[in-house]
Amino acid sequence: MDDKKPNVVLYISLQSRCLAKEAHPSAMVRSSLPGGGRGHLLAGRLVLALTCLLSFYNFYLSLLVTLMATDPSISIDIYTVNGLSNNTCNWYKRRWNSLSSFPYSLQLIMETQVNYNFYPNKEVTIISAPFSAGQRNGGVEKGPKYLLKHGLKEDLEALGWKVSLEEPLKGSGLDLPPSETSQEIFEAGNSRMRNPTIVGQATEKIFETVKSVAHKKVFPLTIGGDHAIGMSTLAGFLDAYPDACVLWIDAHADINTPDTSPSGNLHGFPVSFAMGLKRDLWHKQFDWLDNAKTKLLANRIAYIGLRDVDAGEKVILRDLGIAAYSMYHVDKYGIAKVVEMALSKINPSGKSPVHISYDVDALDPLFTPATGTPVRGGLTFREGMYIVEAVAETGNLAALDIVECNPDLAISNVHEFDTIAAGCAIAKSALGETLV
Ligand SMILES: NC(=[NH2+])NCCC[C@H](N)C(=O)O
Repeated sequence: MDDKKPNVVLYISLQSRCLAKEAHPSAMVRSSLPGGGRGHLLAGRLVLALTCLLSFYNFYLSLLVTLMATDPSISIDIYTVNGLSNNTCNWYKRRWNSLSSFPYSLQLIMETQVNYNFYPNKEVTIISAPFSAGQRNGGVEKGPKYLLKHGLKEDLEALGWKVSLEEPLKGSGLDLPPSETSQEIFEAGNSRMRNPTIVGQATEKIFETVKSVAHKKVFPLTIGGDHAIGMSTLAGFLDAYPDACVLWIDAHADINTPDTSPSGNLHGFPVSFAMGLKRDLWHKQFDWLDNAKTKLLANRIAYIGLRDVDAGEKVILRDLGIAAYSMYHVDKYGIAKVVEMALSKINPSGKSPVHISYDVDALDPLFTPATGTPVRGGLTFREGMYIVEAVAETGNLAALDIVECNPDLAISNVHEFDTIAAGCAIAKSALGETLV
């Protein structure tokens, strides 16, 4: 029914009546509210409130549909306009779906104003995590500075957020490039980790900060730094929201354990740490993870964008039945369907807070070239933005990480600009920027 011209168009507000008439000149255009559209806006709202209160709306809609439509092949669109909150739109959808005995399709044509169910006061703390010892390229520790210089804080303020900044590594000496820190290798049997002491110390500090921000009911936006800090953000956020679920947007699964990692680089481990996998093989510097209240469960995380997964990681993903949407699935189903499938798998109730951990290498290197482990065949810029827009639209987005911007790996100013601008664009789209 979707591609069919509607013969009846219902509109919700006066502005959308014009929109609907313009789009479907030959259709019958009617208000979807009893008495709506004719009177005063306030009166319309009052009627809406009353009909909601009295649960009268289902009845009204069915009556309207029955009166207007005798032909079961009829298709009906409901028009609304920019500015209606996502909660209201969802309310309409639920109402409509509950009329399942009707053979008519509902298309809500809308651009919504994004709400944040967990942050009605719109407060965000940017947690700066200039950290690079989870891998071997210098420069990724400069990510936070460049993102802030690009105007990240001001952009979020312009979206109506009250923004504060935390710097858990400041003065600790843990924010140095790998060339200036001693290179430690921790080996036991066939397992290996690089720089566990410094990574363990830094991630613990970041964990404490994310945890306290999340407990204060402020949105934690952590900017890296390499993706090793993902263990801190997941553990810290889950401490405050034990029922949280995670979307890991990345070319890589980052779920290696000490005995599966081909590199020993700890930015390839964070998910396995947050889940507590192979606990007996950990270096003692990660004991702090035992204090985190909640372990990440396999059915609470989904991946989008995968295309470079190590052999041992594939075994873990399969054994644990983790929802892993690779670029193959994005090609096959399209990004909208993939996001929908991922969310329904990890958040079946649709009520849990969603944490997005976003590695900029999920995007194709065309868009984010300045990153340590680029892999071709990635998400387009729009696909990448769509993911955060769609999750934001549900109202459940509650934490975000943006990692692996490495300005030192840019071979031109354009590369540097593109990568940093993409990182900022992810944050803005996640925190409520809409296209119109
Ligand atoms: N966050 C990242 N960029 N991770 C890349 C990991 C690459 C590889 N799987 C490894 O463990 O070494």
